[in-house]
Amino acid sequence: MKTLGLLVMAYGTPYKPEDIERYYTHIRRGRKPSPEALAELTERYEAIGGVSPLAQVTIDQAEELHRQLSEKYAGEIEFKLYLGLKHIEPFVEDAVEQMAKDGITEAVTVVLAPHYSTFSIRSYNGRAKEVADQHGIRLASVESWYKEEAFLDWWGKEIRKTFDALPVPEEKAVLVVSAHSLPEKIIANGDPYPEQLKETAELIAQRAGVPHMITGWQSAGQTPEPWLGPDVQDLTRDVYEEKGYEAFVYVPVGFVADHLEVLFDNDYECKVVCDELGIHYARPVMPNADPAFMKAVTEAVAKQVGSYVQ
Ligand SMILES: CC1=C(CCC(=O)O)c2cc3nc(cc4[nH]c(cc5[nH]c(cc1n2)c(C)c5CCC(=O)O)c(CCC(=O)O)c4C)C(CCC(=O)O)=C3C
Ligand SMILES: [Fe+2]
Repeated sequence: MKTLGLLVMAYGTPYKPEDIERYYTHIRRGRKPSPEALAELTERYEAIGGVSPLAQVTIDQAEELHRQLSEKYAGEIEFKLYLGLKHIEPFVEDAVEQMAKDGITEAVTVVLAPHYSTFSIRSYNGRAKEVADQHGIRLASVESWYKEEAFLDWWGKEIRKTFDALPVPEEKAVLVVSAHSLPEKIIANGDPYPEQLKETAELIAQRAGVPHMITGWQSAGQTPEPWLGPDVQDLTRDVYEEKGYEAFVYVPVGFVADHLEVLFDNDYECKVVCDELGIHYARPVMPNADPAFMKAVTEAVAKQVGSYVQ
């Protein structure tokens, strides 16, 4: 039986409040945050319960993916699972080093984020490849998986459920599809990220059969350079003023788990705006390790497995 490494990469989150400073320093490429910035981030984690559920969700997702792949290739391929995180241990590099120690020579890799950007997927894949090259490990990497049937189906169904439960007729509601903002300069470099968000939004709105849909960006960093906009909070005010929708349904489709950006930036910050405007806030559940959602990742990885078995 063939053995393949399965490298699952994700953002990572502080495991306990004391980890926040070194985690934030890593995100800032080694520059310590100011005491004010650290306090502000700590407060946001406190508002969602002290730490994020993301650490456990990431493990659950990786294990579910491993289970599905093992089942799909039973008797043919043995997958060895490695978890590599972007901003906290086990780092991406640690995971690839471990593969080398374990004698892995071929692996498939995937990032638990559906859209491709030079800032996100390329940076994960680049870090993995650098270490893999040093050890002569061959990697076959998924670059995006937002077009997988299971991904579109999962969101289509959850959005439909949310619309069916609204307290207002759906003609008076709008779907707000968003992803993490990135510095605007990515556009000049031809990054496909904004186009992929738009495409995702159109496909899932169509599957859910909702009458009104808009796209926006969320969770932009606090740096002087311009970030992709409009921000979902400003967008909510502007669209409410213009169209008078009575319910806003937020779908942070660039994320896959319950974590800070969703539990705080959507469930708190966007809700504050909705409350102020006297309109209804709603959000479908996040996928986390739901097998029906993880099937999308399995199918995307299977295409890379194909490059080894044919
Ligand atoms: C594209 C993208 C994704 C999605 C793709 C992917 O998943 O890779 C993502 C996900 C996440 N981002 C996360 C957390 C944070 N990201 C930050 C800051 C930043 N993110 C950026 C980009 C992204 N981030 C960027 C360009 C910055 C500015 C850096 C700088 O300063 O140059 C900061 C610093 C403070 C702040 O800006 O809020 C934090 C705390 C968490 C974990 C949440 C939890 O712990 O529950 C998750 C899943
Ligand atoms: Fe981030």
